[in-house]
Amino acid sequence: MTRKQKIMFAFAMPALVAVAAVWLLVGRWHEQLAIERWSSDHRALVESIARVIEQELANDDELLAFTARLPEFSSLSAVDRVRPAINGIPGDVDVGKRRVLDALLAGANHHIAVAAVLLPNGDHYLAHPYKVQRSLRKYNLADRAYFREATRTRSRTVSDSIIGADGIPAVVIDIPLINREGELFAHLAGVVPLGHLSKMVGQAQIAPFDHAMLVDGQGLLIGHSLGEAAGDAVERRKVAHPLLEKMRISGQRTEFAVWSEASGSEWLGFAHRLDSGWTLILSRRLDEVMAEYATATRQITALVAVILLLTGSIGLIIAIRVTRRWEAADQELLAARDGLEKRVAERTADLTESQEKLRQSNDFYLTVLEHFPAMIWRSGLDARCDYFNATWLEFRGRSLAQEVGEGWVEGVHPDDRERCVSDYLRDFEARRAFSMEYRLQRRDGQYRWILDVGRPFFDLDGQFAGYLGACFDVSERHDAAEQLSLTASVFSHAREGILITDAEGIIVDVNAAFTTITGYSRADALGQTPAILMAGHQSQECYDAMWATVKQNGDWQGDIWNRKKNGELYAELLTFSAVPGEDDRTGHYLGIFSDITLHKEHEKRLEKLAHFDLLTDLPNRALLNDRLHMSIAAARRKETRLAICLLDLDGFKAVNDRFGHACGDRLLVEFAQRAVAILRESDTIARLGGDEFVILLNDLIDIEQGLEVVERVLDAARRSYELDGELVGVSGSAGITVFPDDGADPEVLLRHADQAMYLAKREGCNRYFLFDPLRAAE
Ligand SMILES: Nc1nc2c(ncn2[C@@H]2O[C@H](COP(=O)(O)OP(=O)(O)OP(=O)(O)O)[C@@H](O)[C@H]2O)c(=O)[nH]1
Repeated sequence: MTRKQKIMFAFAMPALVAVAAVWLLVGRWHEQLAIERWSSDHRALVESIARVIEQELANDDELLAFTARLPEFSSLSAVDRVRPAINGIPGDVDVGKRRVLDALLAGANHHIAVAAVLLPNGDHYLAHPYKVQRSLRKYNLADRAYFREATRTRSRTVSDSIIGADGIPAVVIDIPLINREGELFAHLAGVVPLGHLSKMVGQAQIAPFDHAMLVDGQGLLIGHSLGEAAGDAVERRKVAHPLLEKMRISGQRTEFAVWSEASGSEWLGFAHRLDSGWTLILSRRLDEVMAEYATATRQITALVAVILLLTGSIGLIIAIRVTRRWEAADQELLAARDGLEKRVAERTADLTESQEKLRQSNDFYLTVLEHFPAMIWRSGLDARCDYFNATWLEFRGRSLAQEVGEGWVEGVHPDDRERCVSDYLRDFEARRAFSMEYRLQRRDGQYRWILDVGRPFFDLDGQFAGYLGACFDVSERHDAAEQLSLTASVFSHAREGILITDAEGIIVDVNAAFTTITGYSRADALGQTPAILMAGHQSQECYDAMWATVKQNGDWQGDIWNRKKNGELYAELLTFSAVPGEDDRTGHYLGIFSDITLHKEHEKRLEKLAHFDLLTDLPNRALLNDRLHMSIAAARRKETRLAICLLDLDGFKAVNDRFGHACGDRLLVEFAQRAVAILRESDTIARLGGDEFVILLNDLIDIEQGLEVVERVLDAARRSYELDGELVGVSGSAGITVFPDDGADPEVLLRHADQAMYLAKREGCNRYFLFDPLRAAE
C-alpha cells in the first residue's frame, strides 16, 4: 500500500465508520424524537377524549338527577306494599314512578340500563324494568360502598364497578332522595352495565389510538375498546399496567410511557385520571407510530450522511494535497534521516569504541580493586557495607552475601568489636577520614591485627556517597611494636645501666639505671662517647682491646673500672655487643653494665685476707710463697741473686706478757712499718705469724748488698717502741740463705734460712747468720 493509499484509507475508514455511527445514532435519536413529538401531539387529544367520556357520564348523571327531582320521586307512597319475595313493590303499585323510569330508560343518549329506588335501609323499593326486579339476586344493598357513601354524604355518588343486583357487572349512579323535611327517604340508582361504558372508548371514539381501557378506582377493568363488541360481558378483572404503576408513583393526573408487552410488541400511550376517580388508558403500537415518522427519519439520516460524506470528501481532497506536500517533505526528511543515521552510526561506532574502552578500563580497575593486596570495602549512605573485594573475602573465607551489612562485624574480635563499630559510626557521621586497628578473624580462625583506613567518597555532583576503606594485615608490625614496647619497658626499668651508641660509638640513648649508676643524665650522655666514663684506671690499650674484640667477635664481657660524673671510681661488669644493622654492618653498639664496686671491694677484701696479714698488712705465708716462686723465677731469668731472710723478734713474749697482747700487736705493726720503709719496692717482707717475718731481697748483685739491708732491718727492730708511755726494746735474730747459692727450691731455701736463724738465736740473738751447710749439718 502506497503512502497515498494509506492516507486515503486513514480518512475513508473513519468517514465510513462515522456515517454508520451517525446512521445508527440518528435512527435512535430520531426514534426518541418521534416518541417525544407523538407524546406532545397526543396529550391534548387524550384530555379531549377523557372530557368526552366525563361528559357522557355527566349526562347519565344529569338525567338521573333530573328524574329524581320529578314529583313522582318526592315520596314513597307504597312502602307498606314492599314484598321481599318480589324484591319490592308489585309492578302495578306506584306506577307513576315506573312510567317516569320507562321514559328515562327509553332515551337513546344515555347508558343507564336499569333504574332502582332503594329504601334508606338498603332494601329495594322497586327496580325497573319490573322483570329485572323479579330476577334480582340481591334484595338489600345496604352493604354496597356507594350506598353507604351516598347515605353519609347525602349527595350523588358514582360507584366503582360492582356485580349488580341482577348479576351483571356495572357501575351505579346513586342519587339520595331528600323530602321537604330534609330527610333522606330513598335512593334513586341508575345502573350502567360495563358493556355500555366500553362504548365510550370504542375504536371510533379513541382514534388514532389503537387501544383504550377504563379502570375504576380499585384498579378493576370497567371498559375497553374491544368491549363494545363484547357487550355486557366485559371481564371485570384487576389491571396491571406500567402506566398505572407510573401514575401511582408520580401522582400526576396524566402520564405517558413506552412499554413492552410479554409478546415482544412495543407500545406507547397515556393514562389519564377522570373526575370520577377512574383512569382512562389510551395506547398505540410503537411500530405504527414510528412508521408515521419513518420517512422523516430516513430523510434526516440521509442528509446527515450526505453532509458527512461531503465533509469526508473535502477532507480527503485536502488530505491528498497535504499528502503530496508531506511526501515532498518526507523525501527531504528521508534524506535528512539518512544523513542523520550516518552520523548516528558514526557516533554509535565512536560511542561503542569509547564504551569498550570504558568497559576495559572498568574491568581493569575492577580487577585491580578485586585483587589489590589490600582488603577493600565500601559502605553506602546508610553506613552499611555493600562491597568487599576478593582479597577481603579470601582473607575471611566467607562469601560477599555473608559479609555485607553487619556480617563482617562477626569477624571482629569480641574485645575490639564495640570500639571498632562505635568509632566507625562516629567518624561516618562526621564524614571524617579514620584509621583504626582491630583484630579480624582470618579463614583459619586466627585473629590478625588489621589497620583499617577509611575515608568518605563523593559522586560526580559532589554529593556524599559513602565510605571507601582499605585494610592491611599489620600483625607483624603490631607484634613488633609490642615487642618494641616491651623492650622499651625493659630498657627503662632494667636495673642494669644500658647505653646505646651508633656505629661511630656516639651515645644515642641511655636508660635510667645508667644515670643512677654513673650520675650522668641522658642529656649529659647523648652525643658523647663512652670515654666520658674512662677513669684512667685501665690503660688505653685495655679499651682498644675491648673495642677490637667487640668488632671482631660481636661482643665483649668483663669487669672494668670507670669513673662517675662526681669522680668516684666504680667497677662495672660490662657486656658490650655489636647490634647488626642493615646489610649486616654494625648499626649500633649496646653496652649493658651493672655496678660491681661493692662486689669488687668484697673480693678485694677476701683476696687480701687470703694473701695479707691482717695485723701488719704484710703479705702472709701464701703470698710469700707466690712471691718466692716469682722471685726465684726472675732471679733465674735475670741471673741475679735472691736473698731469703727469716727474722724472728727476740723477747717479744715478754712484751706481750708485760704490756698485753694489744701492745704486742702495736709493736709488731711498728716493726713492720719500719722494715717496709727500709726495703725497696721490689723487695718483700712477709709475716709468717707471731713475731716471725721473711724478707725477700731481689736482684742482688752480691750477698753483701743483701746483708746490709738485713742489718738495717735488725737496727730498726732494735729501736725502742713506745708502749703505754713506756719505751720498750726488742731485737731480732735472722737467718739468711741465698739463691741460687744455697738452693733452688723455695721450701729448701726457707728451711735453710730457718736453720741459720736458729743458729743466730742460739748464739745469743740480736744477730744474723748466713746459711752455712756445714753448720747446718751440726
Ligand atoms: N702480741 C702478739 N703476740 C703474739 C702474736 N703471735 C704470737 N705471739 C706471741 O709471741 C710470742 C712468741 O714467742 P717467742 O718467739 O718464744 O717469744 P720470744 O720472747 O721472742 O722468744 P724467742 O723468740 O725464743 O727469743 C708468744 O708469747 C706468742 O704468744 C701476735 O700476733 N701478737
